[in-house]
Amino acid sequence: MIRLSTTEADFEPRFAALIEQARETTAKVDAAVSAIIADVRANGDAALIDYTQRFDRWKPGALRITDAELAEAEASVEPALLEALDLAAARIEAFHRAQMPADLEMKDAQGLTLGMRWGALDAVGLYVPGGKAAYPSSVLMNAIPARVAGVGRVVMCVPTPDGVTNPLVLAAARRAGVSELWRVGGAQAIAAMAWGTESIAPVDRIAGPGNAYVAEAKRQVFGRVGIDSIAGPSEVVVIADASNDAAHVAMDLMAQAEHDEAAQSILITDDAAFAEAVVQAVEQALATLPRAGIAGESWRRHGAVVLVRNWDEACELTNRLAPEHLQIMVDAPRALFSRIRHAGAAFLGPWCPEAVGDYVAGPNHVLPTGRSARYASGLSVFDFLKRTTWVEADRAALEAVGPAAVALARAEGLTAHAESVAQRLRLNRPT
Ligand SMILES: NC(=O)c1ccc[n+]([C@@H]2O[C@H](COP(=O)([O-])OP(=O)(O)OC[C@H]3O[C@@H](n4cnc5c(N)ncnc54)[C@H](O)[C@@H]3O)[C@@H](O)[C@H]2O)c1
Ligand SMILES: N[C@H](CO)Cc1c[nH]c[nH+]1
Ligand SMILES: [Zn+2]
Repeated sequence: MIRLSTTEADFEPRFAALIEQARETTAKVDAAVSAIIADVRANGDAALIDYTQRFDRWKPGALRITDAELAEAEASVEPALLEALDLAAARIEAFHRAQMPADLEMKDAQGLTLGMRWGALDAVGLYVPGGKAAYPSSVLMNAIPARVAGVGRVVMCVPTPDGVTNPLVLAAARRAGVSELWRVGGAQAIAAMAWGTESIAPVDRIAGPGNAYVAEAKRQVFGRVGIDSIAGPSEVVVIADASNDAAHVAMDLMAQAEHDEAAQSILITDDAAFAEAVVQAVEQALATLPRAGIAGESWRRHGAVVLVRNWDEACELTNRLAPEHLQIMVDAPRALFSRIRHAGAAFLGPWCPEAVGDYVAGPNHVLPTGRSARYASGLSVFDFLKRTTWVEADRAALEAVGPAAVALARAEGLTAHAESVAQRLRLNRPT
C-alpha cells in the first residue's frame, strides 16, 4: 500500500504509476493468452480439456453441465439462499427492463420516413468467474440482461476448480434461463465461445467479468465477436471525509481486495488522521478476514491512500483513475458525483457500501476496469441489443432530397451511386 499526498513534490510521478498499475495487469498475460487462444482454435475440445486439467486441476469427462445436474443442484440449495437469489434477480430484472429502449420512427419535412429498430443478438456467451471464488451473483448480472433483451441462445462458461460445481451458480443459471452451461474457464472458455469447438458453437458477443486472463482473452477475440467491456480484476475508489467510521471504509476497501491479488482499492480523503485510522482498520480487518491472503496481497501490491487538500483535487484524481467502482462518503455526495465523469458505477453516501451493488441494488456489477471506464460502461441490455436504421421514401420524397445525393455522389466520382438516384428521377447526365 502506498501513501500519497498532493502536497508532496513527487506526487505526480507516483500517482501516474498508480494509474498504470491497473492497466498493466492484463498486459502482462497477453502472450500466454494468445497461445491459449491459438491452441483452442487448432485443437478444440481437446485443448479445453487439457487446460482444465492444467489450470483447474481436473479432467472433465463431459464439458457440458446437463439439465439433470442443474435440477439436482438447485434442489440442494437451502431455501433461504434461493430466496436471496430471487430477490436479487427480481431487482436486477426490474432495473434492466427499465433500460429497454423504444424504436424510433419519424417523418421529416421532405417526406422521408426514418427509423431505428432495436433487435436482440442471436447468441451470446457469458463468462462467470470461478477460480478463487464462485459468483452466483455474476450469473444473474450476465444472464438477466441478455434474457430481458430477448437473446435466443444464452451460453455460459464457468470454471469448476478441482471438478467442484457450485450449486448456487447452477441454480442461478437455471433460474436466469441460461440455455447451455459449460464447465470451462479462463482464456480457453473465451476462445471456445468466440471460435467454436466440436461441442461449443460460436456466439456473436461475449460478456462477463473475470481475472486478467479472461479480460485479456476478451480483448484479443474482439472483432471475431463483440465484447461488453474489459471487466477484469476489481477496483474501488472510496472518497471519504473524517465523519465516517474508519472500520466501515476499511471493509469497503477490503471488499474489492478480497476478489483477487490483482484488485485495487484506493482511499481518497482530506484528513490525515482519518487516513491513518483507515490504514489501522484495514490491518485489523486483515487479521480476521478468511480471504486475508488474497486481500492482504492486493492491498500491499496495489492499495493506496491519497491525501488531498480539497474535494476538487479528489474529483480530478478520481477522473484520472476512472475506477470501476466509486464510493462517495462526504456531505452532499450528489454534488460531488456531478463532477465525476469517469467511473463504472457510483455509490452515494455512508449507507451505500459497494457490496450492495454487487448483489441486490439492481444496476449491473459487471463493470469496466483497468481505466476503461473512460470510454466504456457497465453491462446493460444495450450489450445484447443492436440497432438497424431504416429509411422509406416515395417519389416525392426522393425528388426532394435526391438531387443533393446526386450532386454529392458525382463530387465523389461514384457514378453508379449518382445514377441509381438520377435514373429514378430521370435527371440528365452532366455533359
Ligand atoms: N470487473 C467486474 O465486473 C468483475 C466482476 C466480478 C469479478 N471480477 C473479477 O473476476 C476475477 C475472478 O477471478 P478468478 O481467478 O476467481 O476466476 P476466473 O474464472 O476469472 O479465472 C479462473 C481461470 O483463470 C485461468 N488461469 C488461472 N491461472 C492461469 C495461468 N497461470 N495461466 C493461464 N490461465 C490461468 C484458469 O483457466 C482458471 O480457470 C477477479 O479478478 C475479480 O476481481 C470482476
Ligand atoms: N465486485 C465485483 C465486481 O468487481 C462483483 C462481485 C460479485 N460478487 C461479489 N462482488
Ligand atoms: Zn465484489
